[in-house]
Amino acid sequence: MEHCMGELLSGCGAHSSDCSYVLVILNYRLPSLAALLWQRARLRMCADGGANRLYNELPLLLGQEESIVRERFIPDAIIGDLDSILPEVRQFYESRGTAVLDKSHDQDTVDLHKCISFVAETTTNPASINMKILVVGALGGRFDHEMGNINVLFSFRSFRIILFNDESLVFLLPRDVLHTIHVSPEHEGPNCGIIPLGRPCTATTTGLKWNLNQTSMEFGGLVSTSNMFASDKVTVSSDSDLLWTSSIKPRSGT
Ligand SMILES: Nc1ncnc2c1ncn2[C@@H]1O[C@H](COP(=O)(O)OP(=O)(O)OP(=O)(O)O)[C@@H](O)[C@H]1O
Ligand SMILES: Cc1ncc(C[n+]2csc(CCO)c2C)c(N)n1
Repeated sequence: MEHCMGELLSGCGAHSSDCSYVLVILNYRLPSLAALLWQRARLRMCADGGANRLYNELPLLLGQEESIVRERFIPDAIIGDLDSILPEVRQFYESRGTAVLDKSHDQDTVDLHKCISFVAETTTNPASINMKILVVGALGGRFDHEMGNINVLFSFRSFRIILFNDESLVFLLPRDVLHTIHVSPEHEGPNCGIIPLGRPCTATTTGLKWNLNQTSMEFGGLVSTSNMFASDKVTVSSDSDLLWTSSIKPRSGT
C-alpha cells in the first residue's frame, strides 16, 4: 500500500487523481493547513462544534473579513449530536444549504465516527477507490477526545483516514501489508513514529534512522517514537495494525 502526503501538504500537485478527498473539521484548534485542504476537498464536513471553528476561527486564520470568509467556506454537511454547535452558526450554514444531521440518538460513538459513517453510507466503496479522509483538529487538546479520534482509525481500518494538526499527521498502517511511505522532505519530517497501539507486534522497516528487523514492539517495551527519516522512501510491515505518525514542517507564511 502506497502512502504519499506531500501533495496534500503542498496543496496538491501533479497527480490530481490521488487528490480526491473528504475534509472533516473537528472542534479543536483549526490548523493553518485547513484552508489549503478545503480547496481541493470533494466533500467538506464539520463534526458538530467543528462548525463553530470554521465560522469563528477561519477568518482569523486567513486574516480576512469575517463575512467574506464565511460566505466562501460553506460546508456540505454538519454531523454529530449537535450539543456544541452554536445556534447562530447552525442557522447561518443551514440557510446557505448545508445539510445538518442530528445524530444525538447515538451516545456511544464520537462525532468523528458519525461523520465517517456518513461517508461510508454515501460513497460507493470508499476503501476500494482509495479515497482519503482528512481530519483537522484531531490531535492535541483533550486526551479522551484525541483517543476517541484515534479509535475511529481502528473502527474504519480499511479507510484511509488521516488525522492532522499543524505539527503532526497520524494514520493507520493495516497489518500484513507492505506499506511504502513516500516522504516529502520539504513538507514532512524529520521525526516520525510507529506506534503499536493496543497490541504487541513484530515489525520490519527500511528507510528510518532506527529500523526494525522482525522486531517486537509493545507498550511497556519498545515503541518507536522520536525516530527519523533516513530516506525519502520508508517501508513498514507488521503482523498487527500500527499507527504511523510524522512531523509536519511549518509552512512559509504561517
Ligand atoms: N479538545 C479536543 N481535542 C481533540 N479533539 C476534539 C476536542 N474537542 C472536540 N474534538 C473533536 O471534535 C468533535 C466535535 O466536538 P464537539 O465539542 O462538538 O464534540 P462532543 O462529542 O459533543 O464533545 P463531548 O464529548 O465533550 O460532548 C469531537 O467528537 C472530537 O472528535
Ligand atoms: C462505555 C462508555 N463510555 C462513555 C460513553 C459516552 N460517550 C461515548 S461517545 C459519546 C458521544 C459524544 O459525542 C458519548 C457521550 C459511552 N456511551 N459508553
